[in-house]
Amino acid sequence: MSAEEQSASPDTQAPQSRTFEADVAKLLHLMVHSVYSDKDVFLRELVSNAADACEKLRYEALSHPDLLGEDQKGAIRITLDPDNGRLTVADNGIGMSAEEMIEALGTIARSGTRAFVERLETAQQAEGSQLIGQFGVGFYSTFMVADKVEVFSRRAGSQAANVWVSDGKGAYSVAAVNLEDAPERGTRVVLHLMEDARSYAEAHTVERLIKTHSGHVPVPIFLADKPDAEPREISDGAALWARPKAEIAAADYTDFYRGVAGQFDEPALTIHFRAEGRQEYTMLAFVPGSRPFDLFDPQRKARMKLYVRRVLISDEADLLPGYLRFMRGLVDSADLPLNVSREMIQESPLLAAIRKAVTGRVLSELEKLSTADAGAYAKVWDNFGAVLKEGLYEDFERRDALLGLARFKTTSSGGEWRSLKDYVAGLKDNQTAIYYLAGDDARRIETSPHLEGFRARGIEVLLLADPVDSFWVTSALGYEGKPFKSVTQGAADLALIPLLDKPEEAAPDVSSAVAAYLAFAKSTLGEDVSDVRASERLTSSAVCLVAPEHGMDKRLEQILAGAGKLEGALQKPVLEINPRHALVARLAAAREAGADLPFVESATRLLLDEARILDGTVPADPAAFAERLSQVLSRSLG
Ligand SMILES: Nc1ncnc2c1ncn2[C@@H]1O[C@H](COP(=O)(O)OP(=O)(O)OP(=O)(O)O)[C@@H](O)[C@H]1O
Repeated sequence: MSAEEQSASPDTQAPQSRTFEADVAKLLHLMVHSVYSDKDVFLRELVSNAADACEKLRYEALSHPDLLGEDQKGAIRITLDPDNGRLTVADNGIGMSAEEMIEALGTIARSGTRAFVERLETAQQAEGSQLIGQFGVGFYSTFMVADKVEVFSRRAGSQAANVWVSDGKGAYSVAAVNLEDAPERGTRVVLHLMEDARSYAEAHTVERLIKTHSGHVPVPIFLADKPDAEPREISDGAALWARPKAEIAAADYTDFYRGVAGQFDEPALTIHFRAEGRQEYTMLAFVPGSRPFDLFDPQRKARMKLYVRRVLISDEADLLPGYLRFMRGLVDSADLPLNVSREMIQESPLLAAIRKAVTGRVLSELEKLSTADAGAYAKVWDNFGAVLKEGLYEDFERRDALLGLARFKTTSSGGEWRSLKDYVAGLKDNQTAIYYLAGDDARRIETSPHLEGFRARGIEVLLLADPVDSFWVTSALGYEGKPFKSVTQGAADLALIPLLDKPEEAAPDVSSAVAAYLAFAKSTLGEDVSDVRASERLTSSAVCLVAPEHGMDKRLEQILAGAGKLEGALQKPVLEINPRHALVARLAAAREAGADLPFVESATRLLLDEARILDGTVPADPAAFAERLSQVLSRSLG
């Protein structure tokens, strides 16, 4: 589009053709040609947009009551024209100006669009239909059933109206229309249905869809079976959350959840309660049954709606902390003042009190689910555990509650989730800490040599593979009086816990030859290490690296260094050597004999590089490493 076209105002110009933003065009193509099998969703999306528009107007009318005029009550009117294959959804909501139509219906405003489109391209049918709505692609779904879509709109209070038209194939146009051709206020979306989608112009199909998918939107819906037929009310717009719980069936909650969350699955947990007393409000919120694809997008906002006495104040209200950003639903307050701005409501101490209470309630409902249905809770943790763990370092006040909710894979859990309560119940005699191993790859950390001595003693170790783990675990004080301790840091202190197969031998004996070799290794490796010592944690491997006792755990150091956030130089690691290992014994003997010290020195340097490789890093000097390796190999071949 040229700059000239961009700046022209459609309110005063002839129709202008514009091209969709590249991602929209790609998205439309994917949607129309392959991904979605469930075409019915378009109607839910149109109704939900119409209801949002009515609610936005109610909010604006708080400060500008004249916007409502004679037409006070929000309504959605669906008109069918079976003879011509048309379906029209009209609302008397806020409406859109020409610029707003270009912005809302020609681009995708949300972040992460490219990632989304890429996901769609590779998605299977079923997954594809789950993705819709999670990303605000709602309106574009009309092109699955229509080969032409017209949107007539007049913004509340405006003396101009416009029409947006597109066949969904790459371009759209926006033009001014006469006021008599547009709704008096709000938006009318006209779908020219494709030949194979003409059933959407039949009353029984549309009525069934509205009742099953949109029966709980808080705006009444009317249906006219033909253009000149009298409209009848098919949904009364009573807010589901305001009804007594006893009258609400599970299926009603599911429909509502699907509408509010844009998901297609069942909610994993439904939380519906009314608080009375100092604060009066209702919460209806859901833990989704699956993980939205943009959960870790830093720009992703919480999607909780805030109502005040049934007036929608904000659909991205700051009602729950970031670590509960997967929750979907709403809070409707009876006490917040309606006559102040959205921003001031967000700042209000009353809202802060609600925020605190609903956060506590969500955590306690999760706790209840974890005891009532461990299997269902495990799925919630699978989907959202990595996000909930952010709360362990962000929400000091609720850290204990969150530690109680946390689940971990461990060296003895066989791939299942374990709670800290279970962990502590299984502590070995003399075990004083909760041990963990942090890394970036679940499978690799499970095979880490650092775990050998713990496994040999039957000590359970938490396997922490999420990046967030390295942060909370170093700031958490512990659980039930037991501190968290990394198995890659400091001395292992395992001497007091016997080996399972050799109960009499806890700490390895270090012969004088090995002790002398350790001292030799330390002076050989010099500045590359902070110490060399006999390992209690190794039983079969020869060497490993650990972090010094009073520094940072190695995983945390790696993450910070990777993000350029490490202050100062990397810490020098401690090289731990397994005194029981045959190779170590032979090196110690060779050193004692004093026969070929340069060779023992090379082998010692190779051991350090081996430890680095086991740690997932590379030898400090790859060329020297290769040289030493070939030297040692050729010598071993004679
Ligand atoms: N009937 C309408 N009245 C006023 N504005 C509308 C209407 N329909 C769509 N819009 C505007 O178009 C935008 C895009 O709608 P679309 O359904 O694609 O996504 P969304 O509603 O923002 O997201 P989601 O589908 O996740 O709720 C809306 O945010 C709104 O600004």
